[in-house]
Formats: sequence, C-alpha cells, structure tokens
Amino acid sequence: MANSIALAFACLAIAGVFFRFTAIRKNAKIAESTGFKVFYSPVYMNETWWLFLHKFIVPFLELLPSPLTRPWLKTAQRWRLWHYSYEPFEEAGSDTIVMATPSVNMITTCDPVVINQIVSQPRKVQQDPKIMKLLAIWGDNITSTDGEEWKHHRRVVNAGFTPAIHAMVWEEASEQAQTLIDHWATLGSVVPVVKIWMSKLALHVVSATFFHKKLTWKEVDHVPTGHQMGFEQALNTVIRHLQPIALLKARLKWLPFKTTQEAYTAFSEWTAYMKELRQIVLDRLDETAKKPNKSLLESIVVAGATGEAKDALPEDHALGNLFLTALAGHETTANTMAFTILLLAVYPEWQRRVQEQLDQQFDGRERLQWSFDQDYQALQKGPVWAVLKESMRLYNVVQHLYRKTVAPTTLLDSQGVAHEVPAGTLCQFNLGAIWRNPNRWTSRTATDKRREKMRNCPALDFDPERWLSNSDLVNDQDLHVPRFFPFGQGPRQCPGERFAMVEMTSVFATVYKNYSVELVVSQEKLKACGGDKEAAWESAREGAIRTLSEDIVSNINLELWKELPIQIVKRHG
Ligand code: HEM
Repeated sequence: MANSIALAFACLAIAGVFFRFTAIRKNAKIAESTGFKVFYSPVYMNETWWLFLHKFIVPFLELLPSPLTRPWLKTAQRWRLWHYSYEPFEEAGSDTIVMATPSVNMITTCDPVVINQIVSQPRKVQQDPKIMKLLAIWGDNITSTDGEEWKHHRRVVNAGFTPAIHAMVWEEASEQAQTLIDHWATLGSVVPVVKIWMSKLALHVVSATFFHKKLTWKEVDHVPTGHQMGFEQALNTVIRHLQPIALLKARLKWLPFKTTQEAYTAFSEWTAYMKELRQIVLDRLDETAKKPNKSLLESIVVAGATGEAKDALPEDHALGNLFLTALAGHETTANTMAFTILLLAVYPEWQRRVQEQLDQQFDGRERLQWSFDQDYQALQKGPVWAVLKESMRLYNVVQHLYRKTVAPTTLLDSQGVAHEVPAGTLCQFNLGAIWRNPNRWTSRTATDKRREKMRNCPALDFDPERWLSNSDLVNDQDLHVPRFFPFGQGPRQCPGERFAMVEMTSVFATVYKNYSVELVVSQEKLKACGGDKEAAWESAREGAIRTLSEDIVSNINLELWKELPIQIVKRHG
C-alpha cells in the first residue's frame, strides 16, 4: 500500500515537472520573438505554493551552481527584489529581460526608456487584473480597474486633491509632528522604532484632511461606543492582515484561529467606520454637493449618492476607494519619512544642512507663522528636498509596478532597438534596480573596500549633493525620458504626490527647525569602545547602516520594523 502511494506521488511529481517544462518551452518560444534576452524560470513569482514554501526551498536552491539559478532565482523572489537591486540585470547582461515561466512570460525591466514606452500606451498595456483585483476588498476602486471604469474612479478621487486640501495637509502635518515630539518627550525622547510613529502620524494627517476625523496622540486606543476597536487600530489591523482579508473577507469569521478572528474583527470594524463616515456626508448631501472644494470623502460619497450618470459610484465602490486612499495615502509616506529620519541620524552633516536651510527660510518666525503659500515652494530648492529625493532613490518604498499587454505592443529600448511584445505578457518595473543601477547613478560616498566590508549597504550611497549639483545626477544625460519617478509616470501616476511631498516637507520643517535627531549610543557600546565617545558613535553608525540593509523587509511597502533607536534633542541658539 505504502509503495503504491509513493509510486503515485512519484508519477504525479514527474508529470508535474514534465508539464512545467513543456509550458516553459512553449512560453520561451513566444518570448524569443520579442528580441529581448530570454531566460527560463521554473517558477512564477506569484504562484501560491511558491509563496508559501519559498522560505524552506530557497536556501537549498542557493546551494546549486550559479549557472543553474542565474538570474531566475533572484527575479522569482519578489520580496527580495529591493535587496538584490541591480544584481539580476547584471547577471543577465541586459536591463530588460524576459522570464519564461510555466504560467506567463514576464518582462522585467530597469530601463527607463522601456518603462516610459509601456506607460505611454495605456490602450495596449494595462494593469494586471489578477494582481490588482486583490485590493478590491470592499469593491472596485481606482487601483483595481482599468480603461473607462478606471477613468471614472480616477476623476472622483482626483477631485479630492484640491489646493485647499494641500494647505490643510501643511498645517495638520506640522501640528501632528509638534504634538508627537511633545508626546515623545513624555516617553523620554528615545524612539526605538520610528516607523511605528510615522505610520500613526501619516494616518492622523490622512484622517483629518480626507475624512474630517481628527486623531490625537492621547486617544490612540480610544474605542467609541458600539465598536470593538478604535478607528486607528481597525485600519492598522486590516493592513497587518491584508492578505487573508483580501482572500477570505467575511469568511474569516468561520476560522477558529486567534489571528483570523482578529482579522475578521478588524475587517468588520473598518467596514462600520467607513459606512459611518459615508453616512455623515449623506446626512448633509445637498449642502455638500454644492461645495466648490470637497474633501476626498465628500467627493467620493457625493459622486456615489447623487447618481449623476457621469460620476455615480455605487456604495461598494465608494468604500473601495475610501479604503484604498487611506492605505495608499499613509504607509508610503510613513515609511519614506521613517527612512529619511534614520538616514539623517546616520549623516548628521546633512541634518545640519537641512537645519541651515530651515533657519534661513523661517528667519526667526515661530511655527504658527509659517505658511503653505510662502514656505512650501521655497523649501523645494535646497537640502530639504535633496535629502528627501535621495532617500526615495535608495529606499523606494514602492518596489515594483506591474502592467500587462492586452494587444501586441512595440517597445523601443535605450539603444533604440524595437521589440514586438505579444498580448498577455506581464511587465514588471523593478524600481530599486533603476535607481541603484551603477551604470546610470554615480556612487561617490564610499570606497570599493568599504562597500565590500559593509556588503554594499544602500545607505552607504546616500549622497543628496547629486540633487543640488545637477551635473552629477546621472551618467546618461542624453536620456529623454524621466529617470527618477518614485510616484510613477503616465496616466496612472500617483494622484497623492503633492499631498505626500507637502506632508513630508512640513513634518521635516517642524522636526528639524527646533530639534536634532541623533542615533542612540548604548552604554554597552561605549564600554566596548573603552569610553571613547567618538569611536562608540562610529560603531553605532556602522550598525545602523547595516540594519538599514539587512533588516529591511518587503511587505506591500519597503519597511524597517527592527529597533534602531534614535533620540530627539532640542537645538540651542
Ligand atoms: C512617498 C509617498 C508615496 C509614494 C512613493 C507613492 C507612489 C505611488 C506609485 C509608484 C504609484 C503607482 C503608479 C503606477 O502604477 O504607475 C502610486 C499610485 C497611487 N497612489 Fe501613491 N505614493 C505615495 C503617496 C500617496 C498618497 C499620500 C496618496 C493619497 C493620499 C496616494 C494615493 C495613490 C493612489 C490612489 C494611487 C493609484 C493611482 C491609479 O491607479 O490611478 N499615494 N503611488
């Protein structure tokens, strides 16, 4: 009996391998017609079994001779793409390659020309429905749709990003940052994991400006009557359990595990909060519909309720967009702020340059006298934005974007060669590889020896100067397409770009005008360095640079959950 079962399994495994191999061969033939370099990949990065088992399998695959795994093993690990950066393309000897997998052909590229061609042909290249529908948890929304349906969602969401909202973001972000610093002071001014606080801060800003729901540091865990979770906790828990919620939604209720029960409670609580917010607008519908400057919530709900043929959104679509903007609007900005704060603690010389710019700009004016109209634009020219851009270059929180060809498409590459890509090809833009491609971006801040010793940590290349002296921006000045686009490009470019930049500028102005942020040097470290403060600081800095590489994790966003303590110190003079 046991022998028969073993035989049956062996036959199944052989048949599986045979079918996979045949499918790859078939896909590879089609891929070769594109003229891009083609590689076989025995797995497709999004296959369910691979996503579940990779942790156990990858260490064994890494023991195989590299010609057998190059470059597919790196491209198949989507959660490590940021860590591998340009390596798979280096291994492949090309900035655009096609991976022929058992299920789909996937173009993966870090060539800005190819990317620009892809996003410029929205009729032929669209969102991949399989990937984007996962985010349609409450209903279709701006990211889960394409074509005419997407235009509809986009119009409604865009209407919420008004100049009045951006001015509100400026004020709210500054107030939240100041009250957070005051809150930190009550906790001793040492912050072990800055990411956690930046997520809260960014959520507070989104909540106040989009939903008219003011959140404060004291009421973080407040649970209103009739609810089982606070507003903030409900959203954060939904985000933490996004994958099971996306797959099972209300069916989670029937699973008896603690985490699935928690996920279900968060799912139903967040649904209730969104419905309540919607109802508040519905109660003042006529008045709100006439407002020239609607908030995002108002724009979405009014469009859904008035039934105008042009803009009407059913309730599930309205909830879908409310969730999506809350999600897209806070984690991206929060992680970018967290990385930038840590980088400035590692590079105090850049912190000083930021402070000099702020001192000059505000010239003795107190925080409440700063203004969006007078100060936001002025701060874009100088170290504040140079630091932000350099941080987004090295720590691109959105690591990859996807499109799928729905018709045969011609793509030119940076050498001017035309490639014919058939319909049904998945296109992946590897953003980290674009901006850490050593052939395009100069690295001046670390010697090869130091780079080798520190295992090529991205933080070693932090060089905001490149944004101030444009001459050194990139090696290929003759490239006539955008080369740095952390917010995407083309019709689907991030609608929240200005929102995010206003928020981050305002937070950094508030933090660094009156405070410095320093790495914490532990007593053990000081002791280990024989009481030499300078040596202990250097050692803490080396540790921070390593942490900013080895401990970065890739979830929906790139993030650092591990402790990397910093302390907030009042500036003098
Ligand atoms: C540092 C902060 C942010 C970064 C790096 C970022 C980046 C991006 C990127 C790369 C895309 C995809 C573009 C594409 O598919 O080509 C995107 C889309 C989007 N972002 Fe952002 N984003 C940020 C902040 C925000 C904020 C603050 C909001 C809202 C308040 C927002 C809302 C959205 C939405 C709704 C989309 C989908 C657009 C569509 O599919 O039409 N983002 N973002």
